[in-house]
Amino acid sequence: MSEKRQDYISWDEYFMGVAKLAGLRSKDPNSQVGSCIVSPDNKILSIGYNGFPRGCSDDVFPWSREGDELDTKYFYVTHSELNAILNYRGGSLEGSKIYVSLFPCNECSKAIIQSGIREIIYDSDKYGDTPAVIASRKMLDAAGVHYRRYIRSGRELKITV
Ligand SMILES: Nc1nc(=O)n([C@H]2C[C@H](O)[C@@H](COP(=O)(O)O)O2)cc1CO
Ligand SMILES: [Zn+2]
Repeated sequence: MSEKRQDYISWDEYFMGVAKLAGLRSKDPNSQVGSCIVSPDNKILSIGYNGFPRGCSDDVFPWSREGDELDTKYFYVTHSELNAILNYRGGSLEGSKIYVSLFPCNECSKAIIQSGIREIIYDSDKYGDTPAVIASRKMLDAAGVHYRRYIRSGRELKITV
């Protein structure tokens, strides 16, 4: 009898992989962020990446980081986590977890808390010492939303599309 495959990907690799794959859809030249929301029994409920709201053209709205505030992306871009929450049309996200390639900002943490997501698994924390992320952790701690850093397996996943 043939044995089962041994090199299948773990749940964490699978969901973080899906989050990162979604991030590849982002048009942001600097940070491509992806999110994947997962039910307590490991079903994918929703996916998102950072981009401008529907109707706000990627070719018209600005992608710059600096300059006049109104000419930077920050007023306009929807973060991957919020997009994943808003993309979900199935009812409640209560008790779910979110895999995200970058630690959530304060605004996304508000949405995460209020939508009932109970755990965050993040990869990069490159803005961890900014006020937005410090405020974010404050709220998550107060609300009892757990967060843990994704432990990279270092495995390269190769798919041909
Ligand atoms: N958690 C996050 N999720 C996100 O989707 N973003 C998005 C907003 C911007 O499009 C981009 C950050 O741009 P930059 O400041 O690294 O050039 O990533 C940012 C954060 C950071 O908190
Ligand atoms: Zn955010």
